[in-house]
Amino acid sequence: MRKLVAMQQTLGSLGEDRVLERILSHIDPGDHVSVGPGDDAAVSTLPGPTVTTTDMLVEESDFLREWLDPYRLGIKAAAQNISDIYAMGATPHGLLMSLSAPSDTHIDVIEEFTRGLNDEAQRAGAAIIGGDLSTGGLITIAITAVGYLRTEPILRSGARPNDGVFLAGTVGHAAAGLDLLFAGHRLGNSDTDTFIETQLAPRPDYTTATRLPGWAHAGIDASDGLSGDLGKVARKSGVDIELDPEAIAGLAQQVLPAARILGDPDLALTWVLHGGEDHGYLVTGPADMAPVGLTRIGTCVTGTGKLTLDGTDIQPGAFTHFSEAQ
Ligand SMILES: Nc1ncnc2c1ncn2[C@@H]1O[C@H](COP(=O)(O)OP(=O)(O)OP(=O)(O)O)[C@@H](O)[C@H]1O
Ligand SMILES: Cc1ncc(C[n+]2csc(CCOP(=O)(O)O)c2C)c(N)n1
Ligand SMILES: [Mg+2]
Repeated sequence: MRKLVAMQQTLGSLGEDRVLERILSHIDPGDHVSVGPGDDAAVSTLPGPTVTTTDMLVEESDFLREWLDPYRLGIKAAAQNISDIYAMGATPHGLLMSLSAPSDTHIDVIEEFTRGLNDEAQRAGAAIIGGDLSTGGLITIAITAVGYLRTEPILRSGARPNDGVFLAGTVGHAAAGLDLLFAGHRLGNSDTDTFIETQLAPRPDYTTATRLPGWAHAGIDASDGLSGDLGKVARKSGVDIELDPEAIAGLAQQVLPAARILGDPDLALTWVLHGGEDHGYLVTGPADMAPVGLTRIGTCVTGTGKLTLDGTDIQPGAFTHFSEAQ
């Protein structure tokens, strides 16, 4: 009998209304939300200009079913959106969660996903304010994050010559985790856990991110990789960015153990320069007044939008969707 009950707990057997009830049972109400999930739309009063962003997670493109960990996927779905709000110098307020999954998906997957999403939203002081459900062949998640500004936004175009270039958080760990997962490694091994954990459930440094407004001239969250993302800052700002070889070597050192496990130490630098999904913050600003929590990794100089390391141009090698080269 117990087995029968367990077998019935699919989205298809429960139906949309009961699935929604289960989802809502894991959502904490937001302090500043007038109307949360349950009506036609959410109602909030934001104390400053609104900042909105959206980011998807799609099975096969962003994660594989064989390493699906729904709680961690919830964290990742929240983090990759909240991270863009902080990258603008804004404060997270709410998340909208749209989710499509096959009807034979067990309800536990959706409940665990919601718990992860809710917990990560709470870590950033935000609440889940609504969403939508649908059904389809692959698990597809689209999150919209809403935040607000207390100061001017931090743009990709604001870097100035003589700015220091800094990192909050990590780069390359999630890419190391991805290659470890592809090679068959899973959580449960102290040598590789930190990297796989960052791939499955990145935890951006929100505390340092809150110190950036008012100081940072430019910023971006490193989702696509340092080469691509810092390259965008250089191009949009019309400055050259010279990476500090020692700082980059220090970052590569952090992921070297994973590269050794995979039998190719050169992977370490590749992950650091081109790996995405850690959602570290890459920011520029006056070097002598940098807030705590930042690591100096380079300098902005007068130029035309190049990113260089040891005098060599670094071309974007970051992940892009629709690329037939992948
Ligand atoms: N389908 C779309 N319609 C309109 N604007 C889009 C669309 N896709 C992307 N954009 C816009 O293009 C810009 C870059 O999008 P992208 O998803 O690469 O964001 P990102 O911050 O660089 O990366 P990430 O989302 O991984 O942090 C954003 O301003 C985004 O709103
Ligand atoms: C199965 C699988 N294949 C590849 C990747 C790597 N990956 C997916 S999206 C992305 C960059 C950010 O994308 P976006 O700009 O959409 O936020 C990266 C590096 C993965 N996580 N899982
Ligand atoms: Mg971004």
